[in-house]
Amino acid sequence: MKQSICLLGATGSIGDSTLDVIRQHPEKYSLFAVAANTNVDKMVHICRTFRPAVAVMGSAEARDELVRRCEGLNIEFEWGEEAMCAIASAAEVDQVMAAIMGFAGLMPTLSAIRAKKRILLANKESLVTAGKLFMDEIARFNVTLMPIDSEHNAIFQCLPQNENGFSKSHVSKLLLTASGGPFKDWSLADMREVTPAQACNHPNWSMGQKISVDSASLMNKGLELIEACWLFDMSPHDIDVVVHPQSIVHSMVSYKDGSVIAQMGVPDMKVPIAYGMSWPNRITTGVAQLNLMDVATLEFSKPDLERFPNLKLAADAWFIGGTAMAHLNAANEVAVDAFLNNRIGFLDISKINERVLNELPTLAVTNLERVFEGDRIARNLAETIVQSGKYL
Ligand SMILES: NC(=O)C1=CN([C@@H]2O[C@H](COP(=O)(O)OP(=O)(O)OC[C@H]3O[C@@H](n4cnc5c(N)ncnc54)[C@H](OP(=O)(O)O)[C@@H]3O)[C@@H](O)[C@H]2O)C=CC1
Ligand SMILES: CC(=O)[C@@H](O)[C@H](O)COP(=O)(O)O
Ligand SMILES: [Mn+2]
Repeated sequence: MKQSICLLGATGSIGDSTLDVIRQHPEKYSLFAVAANTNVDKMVHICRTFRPAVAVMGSAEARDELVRRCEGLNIEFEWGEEAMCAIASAAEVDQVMAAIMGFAGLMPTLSAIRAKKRILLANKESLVTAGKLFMDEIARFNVTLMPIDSEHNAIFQCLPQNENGFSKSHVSKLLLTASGGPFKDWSLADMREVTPAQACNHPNWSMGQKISVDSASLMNKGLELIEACWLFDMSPHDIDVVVHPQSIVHSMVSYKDGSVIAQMGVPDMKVPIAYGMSWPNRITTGVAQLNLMDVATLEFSKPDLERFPNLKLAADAWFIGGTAMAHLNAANEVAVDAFLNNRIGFLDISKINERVLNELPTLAVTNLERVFEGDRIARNLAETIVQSGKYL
């Protein structure tokens, strides 16, 4: 039977790759619903090409423009978070691709979990901020959670699998690879002057702006460290971050008998997306086969926490626990946005993150309200710091 997909974040980079996989397998997948925030141009194109039953935009204005430009199409047009939660939990849907950028993705993803959909999780920020509650809901509703983030998808592929997902039998460590980003070998003095365009120029992956900046500051790896802890029930002590500039080894699992299993491939998100959609089977993606003779060299080294303090901040946030991870994520979302708008320098991002993490008291994540409150106060503090111009 065909699997029906709800695609949250349809106009983004993960959205593009997901639509490509669906397009390649019309006999296996259909697109029931799509959601995006402001990009009406791209949504018009998606609606005309894929004819989903429902399309949701972030605002009434964007929805109204979409309606005008899709005249004659038999599509229901909605707007707002409630409508995104509704499509993510709709009876017609089997799988939900959670690919909204940032904390905004949390509620629609939780809605999909509570409706027992297969979750294709790209939106790492929702798991980082609400980790315990998120994983408790996954267990409570007995939901299949497929990691889409390339490293976590790789780890999932390298773990022993069973009908429920994975086991950790005989696992010693997870080896989480990091490209090092565009400034891997840059001095702090040079990094001080970088532009948003330089920071978004990832050496190996074509991605949205926010995650590209995160990769450049190693905050992406920090978020991924926390993501791996929640997904695989590990601690940062059980996970080594390994800088691997070629992004060919997407991550590895080290076993107690001395074996290390790696998942490799050309860096293209269609691979983990297709794997998540088709698991426990595999489907074709059109991605080129890896030719190791062409790659020739695979390098591995330790991350430099002095030049890239965000990675350590993320581990700190994990050990502080509770709302600390929501605070760090919120500070980072504000700081990255300020950097992209030329309001602060690149190195100020980690300084703002550090201040917010250290200055806010944390609470245990006993309910969702605490996560939202932690997100709100951290955003306010980060914005105040940006406006003050005093980052440390
Ligand atoms: N790109 C990649 O290769 C990878 C991405 N990820 C994760 O996947 C997620 C998406 O990344 P990516 O596709 O690169 O990001 P993009 O910036 O390319 O796309 C973001 C998508 O989210 C939508 N969006 C943004 N804000 C809101 C909001 N408030 N409400 C509803 N929709 C919103 C955007 O809509 P609009 O265009 O209308 O603004 C767009 O569709 C992130 O969490 C990222 O960390 C993880 C691994 C790899
Ligand atoms: C494609 C993907 O999963 C990104 O999260 C990628 O990992 C970014 O690369 P680095 O953060 O390692 O630079
Ligand atoms: Mn990743």
